[in-house]
Amino acid sequence: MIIESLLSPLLSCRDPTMMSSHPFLMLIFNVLLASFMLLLTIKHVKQSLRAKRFPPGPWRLPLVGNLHQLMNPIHRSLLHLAKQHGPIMFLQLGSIPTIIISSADMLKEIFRKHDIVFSGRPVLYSASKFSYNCSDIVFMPYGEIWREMRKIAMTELLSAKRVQSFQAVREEEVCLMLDSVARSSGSINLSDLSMVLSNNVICRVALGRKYDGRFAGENIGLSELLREAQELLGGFCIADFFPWMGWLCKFNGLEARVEKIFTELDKLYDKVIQEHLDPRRPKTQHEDFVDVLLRLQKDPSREVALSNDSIKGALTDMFIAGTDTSSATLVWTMTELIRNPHAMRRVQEEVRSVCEGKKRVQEKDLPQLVYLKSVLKESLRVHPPAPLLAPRETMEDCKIGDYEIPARTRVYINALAISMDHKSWENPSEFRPERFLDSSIDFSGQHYELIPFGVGRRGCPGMNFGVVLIEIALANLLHSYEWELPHGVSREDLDMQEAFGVTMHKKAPLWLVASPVPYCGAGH
Ligand code: HEM
Repeated sequence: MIIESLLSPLLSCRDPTMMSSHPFLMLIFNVLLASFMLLLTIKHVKQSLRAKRFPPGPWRLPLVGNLHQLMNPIHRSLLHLAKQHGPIMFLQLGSIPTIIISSADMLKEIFRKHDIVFSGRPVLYSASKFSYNCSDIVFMPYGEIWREMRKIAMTELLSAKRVQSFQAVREEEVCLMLDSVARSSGSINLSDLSMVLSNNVICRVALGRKYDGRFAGENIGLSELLREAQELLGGFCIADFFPWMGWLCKFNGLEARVEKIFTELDKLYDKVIQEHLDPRRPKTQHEDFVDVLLRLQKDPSREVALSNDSIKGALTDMFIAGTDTSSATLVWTMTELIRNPHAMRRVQEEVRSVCEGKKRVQEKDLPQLVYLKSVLKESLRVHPPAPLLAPRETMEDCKIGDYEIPARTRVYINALAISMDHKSWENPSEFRPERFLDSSIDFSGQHYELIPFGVGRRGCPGMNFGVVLIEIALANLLHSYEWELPHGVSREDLDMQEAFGVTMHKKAPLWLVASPVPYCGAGH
């Protein structure tokens, strides 16, 4: 499949007659390309041999290296390979030397000693465009400016106080979601519903209001733009594995697609910024992210000036990193509860007894929902929404045990493989929230066996934001409704396939039937 993608730019030449009517041209082109590839392969094999001791890994082919062994979903094929080659494995992905980390012990060894060395990010084709040339937080190289951006994220945008200040937005949007459930007759597409919820919440929190329909007479709405951007970020791009072949992106249509989506998003951000700078804009109760970023931009006491590109890049981060991950988690959690009636019964009993007599669960009730929190941890363990986290790159040479890892090696941390490790988890593929009831393990990044939000200094700064949104949505869905599979679908029939992309969604949408639980109280 990946080989097909590599060749697709050549195969999909817009004018098929052009090459075939010039066989001589075609021959020269092929000979040149083959010689170039051979030279590169020889150079890379020599480099590999020169390296003293790389971690073990599967045998590689010339040119493509191990790319042909990556089947979709990639985290599953890496898990399979790690079973044969161990918790630290070397793969040559095209011309990119790559290591894969697949166990909690190995992760601990690396991050206890070399956190900074492993805190770089590679420059990837679509990501660098959407991040305004890596001026954002997710893709910015490690260094002083990233530290400043990260500080802004931690203390200004996603701090506990700021997350708390958006409580009303979350509760309103959850109510709107429950209203849509109430209005629907028959089966409900929970995948769509949860995507709308997380998009709306992030939109209001980041931009100050919803931009759900078309804007400024354009042909494409924000959610469509984000969906396209996610697809481009998660898709295979030849330039990410053969940087010298980046020019092919011009011919296979990728460059044009990225450019189109980027330009539309950029226009939207310009419009939002203009709206925020307009002195006639009505005062709001709480600052949204754009308010905060514009205020910080004007602050002369800041050591590193905040560029417009960094503001726009940070906004894209919030959408790309925050919406899909939260909505995928809500869908996987409901899917697992439907498959596990014992867990469903127990969590509903808990929510309904803690919130007895209330119409809705409120955020102040969440600390008492101990089993629901275990359900969420278990769901994030079995279905980490970013199973390979976000790619890293080593910033200098380092030694891991006897192995030598050169600078600029790409690093994938397989959170799914770590969750499925028998050394850390009993019956790891079983969905059993009870395993967390008497355990101090959580997902804050301190416990290497559970890392859905990543690890080390580049771990997710939006964890609290994401968790509270998922918990309040889940608690209310479970409090107000009984959930069943549509008529004729059995638990065993549920499609558990994972979609391929930057976030691990459930491939087939989750359709469920909801019956309201009679409300017999006077509270709200
Ligand atoms: C269930 C929800 C979420 C999950 C599972 C999740 C997961 C992740 C993961 C795995 C990473 C990469 C960490 C690493 O490299 O070690 C990450 C990074 C990041 N996330 Fe999240 N995330 C979630 C929600 C959010 C939200 C709601 C926001 C913001 C509104 C957010 C903002 C970010 C940012 C800015 C980074 C980049 C950090 C850096 O490179 O310094 N995330 N997230």
